Amino acid sequence: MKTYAYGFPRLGKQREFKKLIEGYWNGKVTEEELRQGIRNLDETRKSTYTRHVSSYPQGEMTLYDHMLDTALLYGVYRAETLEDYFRLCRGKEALEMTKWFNTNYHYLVPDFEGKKPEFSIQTPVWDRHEGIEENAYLIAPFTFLKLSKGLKREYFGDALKELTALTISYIREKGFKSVHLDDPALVMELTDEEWNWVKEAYAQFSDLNMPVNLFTYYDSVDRLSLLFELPFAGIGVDLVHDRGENLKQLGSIRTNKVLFAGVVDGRNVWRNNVLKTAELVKKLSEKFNVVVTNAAPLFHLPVSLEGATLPSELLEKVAFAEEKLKEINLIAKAVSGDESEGREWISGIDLSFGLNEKVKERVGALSSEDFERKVPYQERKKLQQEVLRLPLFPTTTIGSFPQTEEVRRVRLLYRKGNLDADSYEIFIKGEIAKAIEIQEELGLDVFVHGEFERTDMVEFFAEKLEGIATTGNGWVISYGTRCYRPPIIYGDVERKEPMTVKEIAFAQSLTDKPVKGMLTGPVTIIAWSFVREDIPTKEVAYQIALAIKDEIKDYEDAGIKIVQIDEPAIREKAPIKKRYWNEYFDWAIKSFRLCCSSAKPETQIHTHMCYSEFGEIMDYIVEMDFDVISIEASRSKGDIIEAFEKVNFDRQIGLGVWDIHSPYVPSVEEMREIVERALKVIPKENFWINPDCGLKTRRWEEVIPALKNLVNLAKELRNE
Ligand code: MET
Ligand SMILES: [Zn+2]
Repeated sequence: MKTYAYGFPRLGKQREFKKLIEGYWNGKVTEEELRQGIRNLDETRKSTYTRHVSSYPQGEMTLYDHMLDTALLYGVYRAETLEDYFRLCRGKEALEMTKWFNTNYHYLVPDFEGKKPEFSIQTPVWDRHEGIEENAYLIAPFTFLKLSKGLKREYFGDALKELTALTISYIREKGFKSVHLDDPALVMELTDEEWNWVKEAYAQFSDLNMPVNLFTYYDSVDRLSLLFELPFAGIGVDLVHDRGENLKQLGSIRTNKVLFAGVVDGRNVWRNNVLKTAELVKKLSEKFNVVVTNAAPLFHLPVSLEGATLPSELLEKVAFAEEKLKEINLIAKAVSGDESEGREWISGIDLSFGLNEKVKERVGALSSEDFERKVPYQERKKLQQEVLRLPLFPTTTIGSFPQTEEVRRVRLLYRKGNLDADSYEIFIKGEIAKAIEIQEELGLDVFVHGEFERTDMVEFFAEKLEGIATTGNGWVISYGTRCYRPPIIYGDVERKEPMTVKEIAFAQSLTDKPVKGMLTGPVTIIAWSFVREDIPTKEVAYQIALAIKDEIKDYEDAGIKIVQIDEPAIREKAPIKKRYWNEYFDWAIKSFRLCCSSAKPETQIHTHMCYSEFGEIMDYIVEMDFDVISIEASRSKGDIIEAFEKVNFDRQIGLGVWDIHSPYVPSVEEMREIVERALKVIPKENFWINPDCGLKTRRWEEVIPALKNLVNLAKELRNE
C-alpha cells in the first residue's frame, strides 16, 4: 500500500522559519544565512516525510506565502531582490491579505486590477524548484486565478487556458518527471461556465508525458467525475471534510487513475481511528488504485507533539502534523494486515473523557426564550441613552492597547513562574491606570481597559475555561511569520469563576466614562481552536455562550454598562459552499444571541468584526440583535456601506476610520472621507467613530496622535 503526504508545516519545531525571516528583517541574519537556514528547514521537513510516507511533493517551501510565489513565477509581480520580495509582503506596498478558504491562514492576494492579464515565466528570487526533478509542487492555475482579485469574468476563461499552457511549458523546461498540482478551489460551488473553462484548459495536460496529480481538499468536489475525465494520473480527494459527498460520487466512478484518498485530517488534532480507516481504504482498494494520504494540508496543525505541554490524558488522544504522517503509515500497515501498531496507537482514544453532565443539561434545557433579548432594540436604545448620555459621534477603541516590550516581558515572567501573582496584578493594574489616564486626556467617550493581561484573545479565555486545554508550544502560522497557538476544546466547556471582571471593574473604578467589558465570542473561540468532533459544534458554541452570558451578569453586578463581544471569525468560519450557510449561521447567530439574552435592556451590547468582507453575510449579521457593531472598513472602502444600505440597517455602527495594520497615522481629513461616504447611507445618530481593530500591534507613538485626530474629527462633526 503506497502512502503520500503534503502540506507539512514549514515553521520548524523551534519556529526556525519565523526566527530566520524576522532575523533577516531586523538585520541580524544575512541573506546567505537566511537562504541556507530555509534550505535546512526544508531538508528537515523532507526527512520527516521520508520517515513516514513513500512519497511527497518537492518545492513546497516559501519565504512567505505560496500565492505570492506563484504570482512571481507567472510574472504578475516582479521582485529582483529579497527586499523587493518582502516589500510585497509587508509595509505600504504589501499585497492585500485574506483568509485562505475557511481556514485561519491568510494568503497574499494577487491583484489583476481589472486589466487583461499577461503572464510570463520569471525566475523568482526564492526559486522553490531549484534542483528538483520529482513531484514538483505547484499551485494549479485554476486555484491561482480563482483566489486572485481584479480578474474580470470576461478574461477568466482565456487567462486560465493561457496560464495552463504556460505552466505546461514551465514543467517541460524544468525537466520535472512528475508534478503535484494543488487545486483546492475546485471544491467551491462553481458555475457551469467555470467547469467548462477548467475542462478546456486542463485538457492541455494531455500533451505532457508524465504523471501529474491533482489535489483537492477542504470539501467535496461537486463534479468529481469530471476531474477523473481530465488527463491527470491521479486525483486527490478529501474524505474527511466532504460530508460523505466525495465518497458517494466515487461509488459511480470507474477509472484506472490513482485515487489519493485523503483520510487523515489535516485540520484537526484528534487521533485517527486508523483501524477503522483501514477498513475504508480496503473497500476503496477493491475498485481503485488507492494511495493513502492526508485530507487537507498539514500546516494547519502544530509541527509535532514532541515537547507539547498537554495534560497526559489528552496526549494519547491527539496527533499533530508529524503524528499525522505516522497515522498515514499505520493505516497503510493495517491495510496490509499488520494491525498491531495501529491498535496500540488508538488505545488511548476515550470518548467519555472531559464530559460534564451539568453543562450538557444546561444546554439541553435551553428554549427559544434563551435566544431573545426581552426588550426590542428601539426601546433598548432609549434606555441605554438615558444611562450612557453619549454625545453624537461617540468615540471609542476596539479593546487592546499597545502590547509594549515591557508588557510582554512582565507577562512572560509571570507565566513562567518568575513573578508572583500579586506583583503581576499590581503591574497590570498600573498599565490599566495609565491607559485610562491616556483615554481621559484624549477625550474619548467610551473607554477600554487595554487587554494587557491577554496574550491572545482566544488563548486567554481558553486558559480560564474548563474543557479547553492550551498547548504551550503548539504553534501554527496564521500568515507570513505570524504564529498563534490554537487551544484544544477537548470536552464540555464551563466557566468556573469570573474570567475578566476584575480588570474591567478596576478600570471602571478609575473613571466616570463607561468602560467596555471585553469578551471573545463563541464562534471565534471555536474557529481559532481545535474542537472536539463527537460533540456537535453547535453544542460547544452554546456552552461557550453560557459562560459568556454568566460573565455579562457579573459585569452588570459590577456596574459595567457596555459589553463588547468580539466575533472577528464569523465570516471565516462559514462553510466554503454556500448551500451550507443557513445551517452554520443558524447556530452562529443563536450562540451570539444566547450570550446576550439575559443582559439588562440598558446594557449596551457591542460586537466587533474584522479581517473579512462582510457584504455577503450582512443578512445574517443583522440577526445577531446587537446594539452597536464596530467593523473594519478602511481597507474594504465603500463596499461595506452599500451592504448596510441594502439591509436597512437600524443599529448603531462604527466603521473603522483608521487602518491599524500599518504604522501610518491618518489625518483628520483622511478619516473624514470614510465617515462622509458612510453618512450618505447611515443616519448620523447611529454613527460611532473608532479604529478598524485593536491596537495591540501598534506603538503608543502612533496610537496617541491617531486617536487625537480621531477625537478631533468627532468634535468637528458634532459642530457641523
Ligand atoms: C481581531 S479582533 C480584536 C479585538 C480585540 N478586542 C482587540 O482589540 O484586540
Ligand atoms: Zn478586530
